[in-house]
Amino acid sequence: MGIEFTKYHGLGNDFILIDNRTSTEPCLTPEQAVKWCDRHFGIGADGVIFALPDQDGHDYTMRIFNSDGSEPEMCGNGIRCLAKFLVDLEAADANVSSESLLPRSYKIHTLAGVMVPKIEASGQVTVDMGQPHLLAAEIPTTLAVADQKVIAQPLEVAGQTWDVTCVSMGNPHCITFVEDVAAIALETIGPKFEHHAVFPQRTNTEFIEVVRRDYLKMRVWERGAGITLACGTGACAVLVAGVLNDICDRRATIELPGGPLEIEWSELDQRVYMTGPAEMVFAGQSSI
Ligand SMILES: N[C@@H](CCC[C@H](N)C(=O)O)C(=O)O
Repeated sequence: MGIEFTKYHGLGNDFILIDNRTSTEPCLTPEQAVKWCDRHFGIGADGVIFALPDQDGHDYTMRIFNSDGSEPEMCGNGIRCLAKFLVDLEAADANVSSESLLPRSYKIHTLAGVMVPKIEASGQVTVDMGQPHLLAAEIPTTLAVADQKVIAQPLEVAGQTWDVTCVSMGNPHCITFVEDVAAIALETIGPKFEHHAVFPQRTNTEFIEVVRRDYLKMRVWERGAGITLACGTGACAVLVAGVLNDICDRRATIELPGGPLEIEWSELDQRVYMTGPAEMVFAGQSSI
């Protein structure tokens, strides 16, 4: 007998979900999470997500380990998967179908604050991702002085100068707009951004081609996970960066290798809203 898990994905950004509701500490160590995420010797995933009990009056707490064992503050695709996982767990507990509980929303405590995913009857999940953080100290980055924003700032990486905009959605993102996103050598350039000295907590990096003001193509190198098929916090950060650079609307489709996400940066409350799918793949037990 091992630990029970369920695998979900959001646009191919895949996670191992664990029902950790009876303990406030994750039941795996970061080292175990690395083994579980291994695509050859383990289950295979971009990260492991733990559904922990309520803290401070919210419904549940989310913790996540990246596939390298590091712990990010937030995960956009992951929180949509977690919402689906929670409704599936609650449906199983009540011996009813998950669909009968929809629409359902949760207040989830994360290391980046409280996030509110809502699963619609259609199965799509919209998440209130909160307000973006834009000051250099909040990213964090040393590319500007602490109380300044980093918008279209030149950065030398791999012998090239890139204009970068930095946005935190609770986790750090460095966004650069390019002519042709398919031409980017992500595998070699991505790690150089991630470990650049100007990002003391490393960074996620998004390469963006603006097709229209409401349609952007994105490829991502994730901190702690490398190339992934989608990144929810990344797509939110990209829309914010596009608005700050006046090259996209406040509502746009971000097309990722795994599919599209709809993102809106509301003028009313300055919060970012992300809508996309989350799918269950399989369940099992593991003792690795
Ligand atoms: N894939 C995620 C982001 C996961 C965390 C990221 N790798 C980090 O270290 O910040 C998403 O969908 O947001």
